[in-house]
Amino acid sequence: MPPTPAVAVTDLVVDRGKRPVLKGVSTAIAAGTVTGLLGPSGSGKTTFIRAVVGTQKVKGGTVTVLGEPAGAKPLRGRVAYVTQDASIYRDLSVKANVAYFAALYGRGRREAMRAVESVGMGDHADKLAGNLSGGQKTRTSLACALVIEPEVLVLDEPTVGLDPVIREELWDRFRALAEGGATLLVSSHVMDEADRCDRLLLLREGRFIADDTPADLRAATGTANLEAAFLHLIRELEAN
Ligand SMILES: Nc1ncnc2c1ncn2[C@@H]1O[C@H](COP(=O)(O)OP(=O)(O)OP(=O)(O)O)[C@@H](O)[C@H]1O
Repeated sequence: MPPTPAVAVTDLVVDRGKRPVLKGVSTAIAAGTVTGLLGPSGSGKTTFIRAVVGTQKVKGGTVTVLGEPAGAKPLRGRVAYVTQDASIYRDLSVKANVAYFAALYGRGRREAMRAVESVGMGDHADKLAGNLSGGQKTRTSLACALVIEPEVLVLDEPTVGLDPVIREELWDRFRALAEGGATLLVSSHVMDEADRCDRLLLLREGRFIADDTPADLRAATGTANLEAAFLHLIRELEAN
């Protein structure tokens, strides 16, 4: 029997503002992997992510996370969500922000400092969050999620606006977390990040047009890179 997926989505239908956004999507995300959620702006990536973390009203289908319905109480402290906009307190220092989240989940200051250092913010730990650059805010937000050592970590466009060196460091960190057994779902519209993922979900007009490994996607479309693979799939769909 195949192992139970960390996230199982079946026939998920979501309307937003009376418009269909997800039109019956299904996938199974294996534990200990990094899955990339890709698609153009407005294709429904955030909506899908919200359904996985249990903050989205759904019209149909099921979303199961670690064997529980998405958003269920037992998932508190086991699933972390980093939203597109950094969710931190501007009037607290970096360290105090992370210590606050740590305390909510029964973790101490030492764990908080470890999380701050793990995102490369050790040198800025005493700075007020309101005075940080965009990338530093994103990393602080990530530290707040990491401090709870989540089994499932969901990140909505975490590398937008970050310089290439920090992006590289973050992806190395995501990989290390997956190797430690965590399951990551990362949305992006940057194709050059797609190759970093074990598996890719390509979302277009409310449906997955691919759910495959980067290598299999390239092979199936006969293309050298993922941007070309994505375009190939779209053209194929439009031709039919
Ligand atoms: N609160 C809302 N009310 C009504 N419609 C909404 C709401 N939020 C989002 N939508 C619509 O739902 C669709 C999907 O939005 P979503 O934010 O999931 O896309 P996305 O792929 O994450 O986009 P981006 O990459 O730009 O963040 C869009 O057409 C958007 O306009």
